[in-house]
Amino acid sequence: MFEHHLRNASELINQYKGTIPFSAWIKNYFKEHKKFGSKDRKQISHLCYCYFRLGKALTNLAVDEKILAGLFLTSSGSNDFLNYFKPSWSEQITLPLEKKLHFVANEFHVSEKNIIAEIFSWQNELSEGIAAAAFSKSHLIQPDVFLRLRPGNENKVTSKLNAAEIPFNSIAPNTLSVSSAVKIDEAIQLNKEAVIQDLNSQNVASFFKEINFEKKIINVWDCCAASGGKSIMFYDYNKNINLTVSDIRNSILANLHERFKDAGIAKYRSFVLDLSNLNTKPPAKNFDLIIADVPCSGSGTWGRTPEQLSFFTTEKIDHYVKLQTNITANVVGALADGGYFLYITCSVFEKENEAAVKRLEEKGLTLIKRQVLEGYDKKADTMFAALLRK
Ligand SMILES: C[S@@+](CC[C@H](N)C(=O)[O-])C[C@H]1O[C@@H](n2cnc3c(N)ncnc32)[C@H](O)[C@@H]1O
Repeated sequence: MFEHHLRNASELINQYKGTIPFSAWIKNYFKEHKKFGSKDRKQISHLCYCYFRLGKALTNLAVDEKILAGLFLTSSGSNDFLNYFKPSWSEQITLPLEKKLHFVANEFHVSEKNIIAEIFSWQNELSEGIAAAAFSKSHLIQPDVFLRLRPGNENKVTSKLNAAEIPFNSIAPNTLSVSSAVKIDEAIQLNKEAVIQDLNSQNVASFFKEINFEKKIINVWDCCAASGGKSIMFYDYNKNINLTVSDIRNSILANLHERFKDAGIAKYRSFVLDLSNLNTKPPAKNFDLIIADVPCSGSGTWGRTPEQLSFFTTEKIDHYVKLQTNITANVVGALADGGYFLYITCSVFEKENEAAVKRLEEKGLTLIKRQVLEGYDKKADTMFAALLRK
């Protein structure tokens, strides 16, 4: 059986061309190939992810060897599969990652430094302050799932998790992490009591404290709202808002309507808008706060989609920069005098982060605060946020 699984995983890796996320691709594959039982599906997809977590490192190895190297580096406990193929590696499984990298480098006569540099191979593009080696190595670890407990629900959620015997880690008074395998929606009322939101997406809330207005009700536009994660978080911080949301995708706004209903947000305006089109008119011109959580490479989140380490191409950075430049140029004109602009990405690339802030400053905005929100040492996404003012 182990041999079958390894062969199947190698075949799937060879067939996958990166056109859609691997999670969707492999789901379709298994739908079309009914012979795989649920245990097979789980094991085969795990092996594929172990391979992808190594990015462009060890590409000279045969696919099945690279899968085994990935499995060794990403596992911390005894593993029957590895025991079967590589008993001598299996004996080293509990060593710290540093030592295991050293072991693999010796085994394949390559430099340990190269392995690390080739996992995430855009080291020269990184934003200021990101520790390149630590960031690269973090892709070998599956990130956690984080919950943001909504105000007033903190005790209720922890009691429900305890009652359902779901283990969790308390990260902050309103933040928990749970394993990605947990079916959290069976234990709590998602969006009403807590939202699934990455730790650093939650940490963007630290920027809200810098926003000061004399007036009671402020006009807020979440201009790339998706299903409304940032809007719900801002609403939990300050309910005295006139909220406008927009996104280019109608389908994602349909999710937002459902989530807002669960979250108790009833009063808001929503629009489908392509803001990269310079002819698109903003819904109003007097926003006190625009939240621009722009489309980006997502390079701070590739711990969750490690196939990107192999399939992302450098030219795509420029594609996103152009999109971000157009979107921000289009929306800053809708700020009221003294209005705030909160620019957010889940990218680690300087061109999408600090360089974007520079462009906004050239448009006359004043930078109040900017920060890379590092997640690579916390099993979380790495994000970037900047608050500017007109
Ligand atoms: C990073 S996501 C936003 C996440 C969201 N703010 C949250 O907290 O859940 C970026 C969003 O921008 C939208 N988008 C992409 N291109 C766009 C465009 N040209 N105009 C407006 N929105 C766009 C995408 O559909 C996507 O939902």
